[in-house]
Amino acid sequence: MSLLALDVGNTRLKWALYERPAMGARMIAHGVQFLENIDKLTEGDWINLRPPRMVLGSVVASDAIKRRVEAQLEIWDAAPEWVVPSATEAGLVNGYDHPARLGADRWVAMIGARQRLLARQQLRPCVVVMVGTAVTVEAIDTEGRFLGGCILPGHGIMLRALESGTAGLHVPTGVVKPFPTNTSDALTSGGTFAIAGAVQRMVDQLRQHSGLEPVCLMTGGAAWKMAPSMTVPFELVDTLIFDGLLAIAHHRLAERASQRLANSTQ
Ligand SMILES: Nc1ncnc2c1ncn2[C@@H]1O[C@H](COP(=O)(O)OP(=O)(O)OP(=O)(O)O)[C@@H](O)[C@H]1O
Ligand SMILES: CC(C)(CO)[C@@H](O)C(=O)NCCC(=O)O
Ligand SMILES: [K+]
Repeated sequence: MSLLALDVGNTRLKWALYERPAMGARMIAHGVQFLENIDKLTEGDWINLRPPRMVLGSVVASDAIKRRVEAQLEIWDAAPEWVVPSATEAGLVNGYDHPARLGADRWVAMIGARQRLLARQQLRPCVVVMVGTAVTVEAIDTEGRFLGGCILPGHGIMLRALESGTAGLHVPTGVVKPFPTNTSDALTSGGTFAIAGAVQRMVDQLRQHSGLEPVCLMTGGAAWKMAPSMTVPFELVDTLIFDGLLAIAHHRLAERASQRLANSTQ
Protein backbone atom coordinates (compact mmCIF):
# COMPACT_ATOMS: atom_id res chain seq x y z
CA MET A 1 0.00 0.00 0.00
CA SER A 2 1.79 3.11 -1.25
CA LEU A 3 1.67 6.47 0.54
CA LEU A 4 2.05 9.90 -1.03
CA ALA A 5 3.35 12.21 1.71
CA LEU A 6 2.86 15.96 1.21
CA ASP A 7 4.54 18.85 3.06
CA VAL A 8 2.94 22.09 1.93
CA GLY A 9 5.03 24.91 3.43
CA ASN A 10 4.79 28.67 3.04
CA THR A 11 7.16 28.73 0.07
CA ARG A 12 7.31 25.26 -1.43
CA LEU A 13 5.43 21.98 -1.64
CA LYS A 14 7.56 18.91 -0.99
CA TRP A 15 6.24 15.42 -1.86
CA ALA A 16 7.47 11.85 -1.53
CA LEU A 17 5.95 8.55 -2.62
CA TYR A 18 6.69 5.65 -0.25
CA GLU A 19 6.24 1.93 -0.88
CA ARG A 20 4.47 1.40 2.46
CA PRO A 21 3.15 3.64 5.24
CA ALA A 22 5.77 2.66 7.83
CA MET A 23 8.91 4.22 9.27
CA GLY A 24 11.89 3.23 7.17
CA ALA A 25 9.78 2.39 4.09
CA ARG A 26 11.46 2.79 0.71
CA MET A 27 11.01 6.15 -1.02
CA ILE A 28 9.99 5.50 -4.63
CA ALA A 29 10.00 9.08 -5.89
CA HIS A 30 10.12 12.62 -4.52
CA GLY A 31 10.12 16.22 -5.61
CA VAL A 32 9.57 19.86 -4.72
CA GLN A 33 7.60 22.63 -6.34
CA PHE A 34 7.31 26.34 -5.52
CA LEU A 35 3.73 27.17 -4.55
CA GLU A 36 3.38 29.36 -7.69
CA ASN A 37 3.80 26.22 -9.79
CA ILE A 38 1.67 23.66 -7.98
CA ASP A 39 -1.01 23.72 -10.71
CA LYS A 40 1.51 22.01 -12.97
CA LEU A 41 2.09 18.92 -10.79
CA THR A 42 -0.30 16.54 -12.58
CA GLU A 43 1.00 17.45 -16.02
CA GLY A 44 4.62 17.39 -14.83
CA ASP A 45 6.18 15.54 -11.90
CA TRP A 46 3.10 13.39 -11.22
CA ILE A 47 2.23 12.42 -14.80
CA ASN A 48 3.92 9.01 -14.67
CA LEU A 49 3.69 8.44 -10.94
CA ARG A 50 2.26 5.14 -9.74
CA PRO A 51 -1.15 6.07 -8.24
CA PRO A 52 -0.82 6.24 -4.44
CA ARG A 53 -3.24 4.21 -2.28
CA MET A 54 -3.16 6.77 0.51
CA VAL A 55 -2.39 10.51 0.51
CA LEU A 56 -1.46 12.17 3.80
CA GLY A 57 -0.28 15.74 4.11
CA SER A 58 0.75 18.58 6.35
CA VAL A 59 -0.28 22.03 5.18
CA VAL A 60 0.48 25.44 6.67
CA ALA A 61 -0.17 27.47 3.51
CA SER A 62 -3.52 29.23 2.88
CA ASP A 63 -6.81 27.44 2.22
CA ALA A 64 -6.62 28.62 -1.39
CA ILE A 65 -3.29 26.80 -1.82
CA LYS A 66 -4.70 23.72 -0.13
CA ARG A 67 -7.63 23.67 -2.58
CA ARG A 68 -5.25 23.96 -5.52
CA VAL A 69 -3.26 20.99 -4.22
CA GLU A 70 -6.51 19.01 -3.77
CA ALA A 71 -7.44 19.80 -7.39
CA GLN A 72 -4.14 18.28 -8.52
CA LEU A 73 -4.81 15.16 -6.45
CA GLU A 74 -8.14 14.50 -8.18
CA ILE A 75 -6.38 12.39 -10.84
CA TRP A 76 -6.15 9.59 -8.26
CA ASP A 77 -8.83 7.73 -6.28
CA ALA A 78 -7.28 8.23 -2.83
CA ALA A 79 -8.90 11.17 -1.02
CA PRO A 80 -6.21 13.30 0.66
CA GLU A 81 -6.10 13.37 4.45
CA TRP A 82 -4.60 16.45 6.13
CA VAL A 83 -3.07 16.23 9.59
CA VAL A 84 -4.78 18.39 12.22
CA PRO A 85 -2.75 18.57 15.43
CA SER A 86 -4.66 16.94 18.29
CA ALA A 87 -4.08 16.32 22.00
CA THR A 88 -2.09 13.17 21.25
CA GLU A 89 -1.01 11.20 18.17
CA ALA A 90 1.53 8.47 17.39
CA GLY A 91 3.07 8.61 20.86
CA LEU A 92 3.39 12.38 21.18
CA VAL A 93 1.43 14.50 23.69
CA ASN A 94 0.56 18.06 22.68
CA GLY A 95 1.21 20.68 25.38
CA TYR A 96 -0.07 23.62 23.28
CA ASP A 97 -2.83 25.72 24.95
CA HIS A 98 -5.06 25.00 21.94
CA PRO A 99 -3.63 21.84 20.34
CA ALA A 100 -5.35 22.42 16.98
CA ARG A 101 -3.77 25.87 16.64
CA LEU A 102 -0.27 24.40 16.47
CA GLY A 103 1.13 24.38 12.93
CA ALA A 104 0.64 20.95 11.34
CA ASP A 105 4.25 20.97 10.09
CA ARG A 106 5.54 21.46 13.63
CA TRP A 107 3.38 18.62 14.99
CA VAL A 108 4.32 16.22 12.22
CA ALA A 109 8.06 16.99 12.43
CA MET A 110 7.96 16.41 16.20
CA ILE A 111 6.22 13.06 15.70
CA GLY A 112 8.97 12.15 13.22
CA ALA A 113 11.63 13.19 15.72
CA ARG A 114 10.03 11.26 18.58
CA GLN A 115 9.75 8.10 16.45
CA ARG A 116 13.41 8.41 15.48
CA LEU A 117 14.45 8.58 19.15
CA LEU A 118 12.19 5.64 20.07
CA ALA A 119 13.57 3.53 17.21
CA ARG A 120 17.06 4.09 18.61
CA GLN A 121 15.84 3.52 22.18
CA GLN A 122 17.20 6.95 23.02
CA LEU A 123 15.20 8.05 26.05
CA ARG A 124 16.27 11.68 25.96
CA PRO A 125 14.60 15.07 25.71
CA CYS A 126 14.63 16.51 22.20
CA VAL A 127 14.84 19.92 20.54
CA VAL A 128 13.37 19.99 17.02
CA VAL A 129 14.47 22.82 14.72
CA MET A 130 12.81 23.58 11.37
CA VAL A 131 14.52 26.13 9.14
CA GLY A 132 12.29 27.30 6.31
CA THR A 133 10.29 30.42 5.52
CA ALA A 134 9.83 30.67 9.27
CA VAL A 135 12.01 28.98 11.89
CA THR A 136 10.57 26.91 14.74
CA VAL A 137 12.38 25.54 17.78
CA GLU A 138 10.44 22.96 19.82
CA ALA A 139 11.05 21.17 23.12
CA ILE A 140 9.91 17.59 23.78
CA ASP A 141 10.55 15.97 27.15
CA THR A 142 11.80 12.45 27.81
CA GLU A 143 8.24 11.07 28.05
CA GLY A 144 7.22 12.45 24.64
CA ARG A 145 5.37 15.55 25.77
CA PHE A 146 5.70 18.65 23.57
CA LEU A 147 6.39 21.32 26.21
CA GLY A 148 6.29 24.31 23.89
CA GLY A 149 8.32 26.01 21.19
CA CYS A 150 9.32 29.28 19.54
CA ILE A 151 8.54 30.77 16.15
CA LEU A 152 11.12 33.10 14.57
CA PRO A 153 11.20 34.82 11.21
CA GLY A 154 13.28 32.85 8.71
CA HIS A 155 16.50 34.29 7.41
CA GLY A 156 14.84 35.70 4.28
CA ILE A 157 12.02 37.39 6.19
CA MET A 158 14.48 38.91 8.70
CA LEU A 159 16.53 40.47 5.95
CA ARG A 160 13.52 41.70 3.97
CA ALA A 161 12.06 43.21 7.14
CA LEU A 162 15.30 45.12 7.76
CA GLU A 163 15.44 46.26 4.15
CA SER A 164 11.90 47.60 4.17
CA GLY A 165 12.10 49.10 7.68
CA THR A 166 15.28 51.16 7.22
CA ALA A 167 16.67 53.67 4.73
CA GLY A 168 20.27 52.50 4.74
CA LEU A 169 20.03 48.72 4.50
CA HIS A 170 19.96 46.85 1.23
CA VAL A 171 20.46 43.18 1.11
CA PRO A 172 23.16 41.70 -1.11
CA THR A 173 24.08 38.34 0.39
CA GLY A 174 27.05 38.36 2.71
CA VAL A 175 28.89 35.66 4.59
CA VAL A 176 28.76 34.64 8.25
CA LYS A 177 31.70 36.07 10.21
CA PRO A 178 32.34 36.26 13.97
CA PHE A 179 33.01 40.01 13.69
CA PRO A 180 31.38 41.31 10.50
CA THR A 181 32.97 44.47 9.05
CA ASN A 182 30.58 45.31 6.21
CA THR A 183 26.80 45.69 5.92
CA SER A 184 26.16 42.50 3.94
CA ASP A 185 28.17 40.31 6.30
CA ALA A 186 26.62 42.08 9.31
CA LEU A 187 23.09 41.27 8.08
CA THR A 188 23.78 37.67 7.09
CA SER A 189 25.62 36.98 10.36
CA GLY A 190 22.90 38.68 12.42
CA GLY A 191 20.14 36.50 10.96
CA THR A 192 22.21 33.34 11.34
CA PHE A 193 23.24 34.09 14.94
CA ALA A 194 19.61 34.86 15.85
CA ILE A 195 18.58 31.36 14.76
CA ALA A 196 21.62 29.59 16.25
CA GLY A 197 21.17 31.55 19.50
CA ALA A 198 17.49 30.61 19.80
CA VAL A 199 18.38 26.94 19.39
CA GLN A 200 21.18 27.14 21.97
CA ARG A 201 18.83 28.81 24.42
CA MET A 202 16.11 26.17 23.97
CA VAL A 203 18.66 23.38 24.44
CA ASP A 204 19.83 25.08 27.68
CA GLN A 205 16.25 25.45 28.94
CA LEU A 206 15.34 21.86 28.15
CA ARG A 207 18.53 20.53 29.77
CA GLN A 208 17.72 22.54 32.89
CA HIS A 209 14.08 21.39 32.86
CA SER A 210 14.79 17.70 32.44
CA GLY A 211 18.26 17.24 33.91
CA LEU A 212 19.35 15.35 30.79
CA GLU A 213 21.29 16.36 27.69
CA PRO A 214 18.77 16.95 24.87
CA VAL A 215 19.14 15.50 21.39
CA CYS A 216 18.84 18.28 18.78
CA LEU A 217 17.38 17.40 15.36
CA MET A 218 17.33 20.00 12.58
CA THR A 219 15.34 19.90 9.34
CA GLY A 220 13.93 22.20 6.62
CA GLY A 221 15.06 23.44 3.22
CA ALA A 222 17.58 25.90 4.68
CA ALA A 223 18.85 23.72 7.54
CA TRP A 224 22.12 22.96 5.74
CA LYS A 225 22.83 26.69 5.57
CA MET A 226 22.60 26.91 9.36
CA ALA A 227 24.76 23.84 9.96
CA PRO A 228 28.21 25.54 9.99
CA SER A 229 27.02 28.19 12.44
CA MET A 230 25.36 26.06 15.12
CA THR A 231 26.77 26.25 18.65
CA VAL A 232 25.21 23.03 19.97
CA PRO A 233 25.61 19.45 18.71
CA PHE A 234 22.80 18.57 16.28
CA GLU A 235 21.82 16.08 13.59
CA LEU A 236 20.53 17.12 10.18
CA VAL A 237 17.51 15.02 9.18
CA ASP A 238 16.13 16.04 5.78
CA THR A 239 13.01 13.90 6.06
CA LEU A 240 11.64 14.73 9.52
CA ILE A 241 8.20 15.77 8.19
CA PHE A 242 7.97 12.74 5.90
CA ASP A 243 9.06 10.47 8.79
CA GLY A 244 6.24 11.94 10.87
CA LEU A 245 3.69 11.44 8.10
CA LEU A 246 4.80 7.79 7.72
CA ALA A 247 4.38 7.24 11.47
CA ILE A 248 0.94 8.89 11.52
CA ALA A 249 -0.25 6.91 8.48
CA HIS A 250 1.01 3.70 10.10
CA HIS A 251 -0.82 4.44 13.36
CA ARG A 252 -4.05 5.46 11.62
CA LEU A 253 -4.13 2.33 9.46
CA ALA A 254 -3.47 0.10 12.48
CA GLU A 255 -6.31 1.83 14.36
CA ARG A 256 -8.70 1.40 11.43
CA ALA A 257 -7.79 -2.27 11.09
CA SER A 258 -8.47 -2.97 14.76
CA GLN A 259 -11.72 -0.98 14.49
CA ARG A 260 -12.83 -3.14 11.55
CA LEU A 261 -11.92 -6.26 13.49
CA ALA A 262 -13.93 -5.06 16.50
CA ASN A 263 -16.95 -4.29 14.28
CA SER A 264 -16.81 -7.65 12.50
CA THR A 265 -16.71 -9.62 15.75
CA GLN A 266 -19.63 -7.73 17.33
N1 LIG B 1 21.95 31.65 5.01
C1 LIG B 1 20.75 31.26 5.42
N2 LIG B 1 20.61 30.72 6.65
C2 LIG B 1 19.43 30.32 7.08
N3 LIG B 1 18.30 30.40 6.36
C3 LIG B 1 18.37 30.93 5.12
C4 LIG B 1 19.58 31.38 4.60
N4 LIG B 1 19.33 31.84 3.36
C5 LIG B 1 18.01 31.69 3.13
N5 LIG B 1 17.40 31.13 4.18
C6 LIG B 1 15.98 30.84 4.38
O1 LIG B 1 15.62 29.69 3.71
C7 LIG B 1 14.28 29.81 3.28
C8 LIG B 1 14.10 28.95 2.09
O2 LIG B 1 14.03 27.68 2.55
P1 LIG B 1 13.17 26.63 1.75
O3 LIG B 1 12.18 27.30 0.89
O4 LIG B 1 14.11 25.65 1.18
O5 LIG B 1 12.47 26.05 3.01
P2 LIG B 1 11.22 25.23 3.07
O6 LIG B 1 11.46 24.31 4.21
O7 LIG B 1 10.87 24.69 1.73
O8 LIG B 1 10.18 26.34 3.48
P3 LIG B 1 8.66 26.12 3.68
O9 LIG B 1 8.51 24.71 4.21
O10 LIG B 1 8.34 27.17 4.68
O11 LIG B 1 8.04 26.32 2.36
C9 LIG B 1 14.11 31.25 2.95
O12 LIG B 1 12.81 31.66 3.25
C10 LIG B 1 15.09 31.91 3.87
O13 LIG B 1 14.38 32.40 4.99
C1 LIG C 1 5.04 28.72 12.27
C2 LIG C 1 4.82 28.14 10.89
C3 LIG C 1 4.65 29.27 9.87
C4 LIG C 1 6.08 27.35 10.53
O1 LIG C 1 5.98 26.83 9.26
C5 LIG C 1 3.59 27.19 10.87
O2 LIG C 1 3.80 26.12 11.70
C6 LIG C 1 2.29 27.87 11.29
O3 LIG C 1 1.69 28.56 10.50
N1 LIG C 1 1.87 27.65 12.58
C7 LIG C 1 0.63 28.10 13.13
C8 LIG C 1 0.82 28.82 14.42
C9 LIG C 1 1.49 28.03 15.52
O4 LIG C 1 2.13 27.00 15.27
O5 LIG C 1 1.38 28.43 16.68
K1 LIG D 1 8.55 24.26 6.78
